[in-house]
Amino acid sequence: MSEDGDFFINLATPEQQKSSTSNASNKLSGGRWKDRRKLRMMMDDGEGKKRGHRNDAGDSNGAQSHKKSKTDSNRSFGNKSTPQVTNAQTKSLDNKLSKGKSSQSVNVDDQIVSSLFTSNREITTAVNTNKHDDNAEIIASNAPLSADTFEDLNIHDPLLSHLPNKMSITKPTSIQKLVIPHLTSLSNDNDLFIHAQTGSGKTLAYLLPVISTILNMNTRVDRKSGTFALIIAPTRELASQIYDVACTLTNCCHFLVPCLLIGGERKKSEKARLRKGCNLIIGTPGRVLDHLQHTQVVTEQFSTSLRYVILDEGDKLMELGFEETLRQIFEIIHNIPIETKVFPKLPARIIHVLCSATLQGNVKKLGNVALKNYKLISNSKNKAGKDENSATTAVPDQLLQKITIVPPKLRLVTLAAVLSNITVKHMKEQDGTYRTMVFLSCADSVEFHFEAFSSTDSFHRDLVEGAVRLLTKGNTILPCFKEDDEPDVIFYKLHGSLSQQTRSATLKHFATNNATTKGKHLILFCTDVASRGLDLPQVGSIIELDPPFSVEDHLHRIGRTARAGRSGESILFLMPGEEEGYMDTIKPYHKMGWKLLKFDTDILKPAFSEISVGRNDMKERKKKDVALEWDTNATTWHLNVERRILEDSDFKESASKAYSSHIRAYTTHTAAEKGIFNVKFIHLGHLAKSFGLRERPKTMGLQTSKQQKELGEAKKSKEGNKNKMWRIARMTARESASEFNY
Ligand SMILES: Nc1ncnc2c1ncn2[C@@H]1O[C@H](COP(=O)(O)OP(=O)(O)OP(=O)(O)O)[C@@H](O)[C@H]1O
Repeated sequence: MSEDGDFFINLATPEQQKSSTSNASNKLSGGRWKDRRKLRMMMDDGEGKKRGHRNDAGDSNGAQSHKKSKTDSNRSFGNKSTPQVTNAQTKSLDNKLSKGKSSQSVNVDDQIVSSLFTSNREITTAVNTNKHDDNAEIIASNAPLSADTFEDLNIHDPLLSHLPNKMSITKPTSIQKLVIPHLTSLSNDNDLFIHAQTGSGKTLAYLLPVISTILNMNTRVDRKSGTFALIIAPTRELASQIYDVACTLTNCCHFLVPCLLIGGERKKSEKARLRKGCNLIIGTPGRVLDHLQHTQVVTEQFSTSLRYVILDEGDKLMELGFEETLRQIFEIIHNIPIETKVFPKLPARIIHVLCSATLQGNVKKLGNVALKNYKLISNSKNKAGKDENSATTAVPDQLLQKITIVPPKLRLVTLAAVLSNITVKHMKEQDGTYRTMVFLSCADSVEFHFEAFSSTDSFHRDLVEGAVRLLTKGNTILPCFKEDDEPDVIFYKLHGSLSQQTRSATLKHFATNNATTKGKHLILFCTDVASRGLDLPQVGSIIELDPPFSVEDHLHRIGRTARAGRSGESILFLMPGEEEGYMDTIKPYHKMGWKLLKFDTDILKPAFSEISVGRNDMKERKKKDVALEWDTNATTWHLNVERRILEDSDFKESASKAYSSHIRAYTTHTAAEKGIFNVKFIHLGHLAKSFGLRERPKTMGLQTSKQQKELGEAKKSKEGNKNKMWRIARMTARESASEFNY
């Protein structure tokens, strides 16, 4: 039977069918001439209708769709009699799949479609060993301290009045209370290692005393007076954000001028700004070093005034391999003779400051490279009030952590359910804008998920160069959306392969409260490029769909919510089996425990109950009055994504690339975590399903000729397992380096 035209079903012999489906214009032979002529007319007629319908549907891949149609039995092409056959067929498929906790899989036109709810690996975690206590009294651990003031910390006007009036900041946080006196006092000439929880206000902890010390000199300064502080951050986004805070602070003292030096911007205009003079330079390591080596005016401006060198997000600087760049920067700076007589009220030497929310990894090594005779200032205290073991950086107490263990096949639909539940809960509760960040392992996966959730049915409007999409009436991709409702959701994507302009515009749109974003649920799909230091307002939920690559990444990702005393929640997806062991790894950091959610009853059921999810392959969706079982709805939802992938070759390519890249990224989990995150433990076919693919792509989609060459060489030399692992790790490291694109 061919689905391409039902007319064949009764008229053509098997041989004729074969030839007709492979090439409709083939010459027909055999049988009576009348039958042949009838068959020819039917074929012509059927082809015409198909073409017409595809054009109606706006399918630009007509030729390809025709080929693909042989494998996709679930589609209809608008032919009058076709829907009856295909509907019945897919209905039985849907029924088999959704009823089928008993059915393993179904075979339709030689294609195995595996059921979502069967053959999944058993979840072994039965008891939550780190339970969150709903009744415990929680005091926000990174909130401003109500009993303290900035006056007590030696901060003077005009900053003192500027903070509450223009920045709504009235009380210092605990890390600010500890750091500010140290940096404003000229008698303390130790370097500083600032270690504090995410969202505890580290940026102001160093910017406020630096600007305050310059103002306290009571000497006339302007942009020509020289550069007083150099601040280096690992990502362009973070550098831009620090620059914004510096600009806001210096609004009360316009004569002080901050300057931003980041890759991706025109070097010429940066040079021009440097020549005019800057009092605070904020930049990424590569670009700062570039200017130090090639823009002479920078070193000239440093000699009289430079007293503070600050490295923000020290662990990320090391992780991204900036150690050598930083060494070179320090070498140049330390070779500039400092002229102390011009500003005698500044410290007599350069004070180095290193900030980090985490102390793991080789951030301490950076401390030894960058700091001299340093003092560690940390606001991490245990319950007895003593400094904690330096290895533990607690999650903010008010952050509600949730964990769900989801079989690989069900990851996509469970993500849809989580997003839907958040949309329903928060959009009904409050008028304000609500923000959710979904962390994924790689740029391709971000592209796929953004496409899967934002462009269904074409009911969307692009707001920023295809990276920001406002969903419009008729979009039903999340279970909570009805065709007649305005979805009130905007989707965003952010990863290192986007141009700097798009990245900046996307983040700006996501962070801004205005008429377009007001009252909406803003959902950002992103890689770890957005995990460090970004301070985005009102991020209420973090979703870690893909596990973090280190504990530090986990802490930084979830640290985008629950900032400066505000509430927030986070949900981590793990897969059944070895991944469940990850809970032991992160347990020391989650002192307030977590909630363990059952993916089916706690997430899918509330999202998919009392509704009827329509199939996307009907010309006109039938509205069913009767609500269907939640698992039937979840299955139909997933089949809709699968059908879209079968019909849209671009989307299929995106899904295949995302799957391959995700596996490659997964192989780069550290050796220490190989017992938990090991690609050997994953059922790859099941994982492919979570990218809407009915089977795993045959090749792992090697992307560049360089990679292909590497593979060829590896094959020639009969590569062993260890070498293979290193090769994949090298490939991914290269990709991850370009991911950040410094
Ligand atoms: N004293 C304060 N009172 C109220 N809000 C504050 C105060 N200090 C800082 N904030 C706000 O807290 C938020 C987090 O600050 P910041 O980005 O400096 O945190 P951080 O410690 O650097 O976090 P991360 O480690 O994630 O980079 C910002 O929105 C900032 O405006």
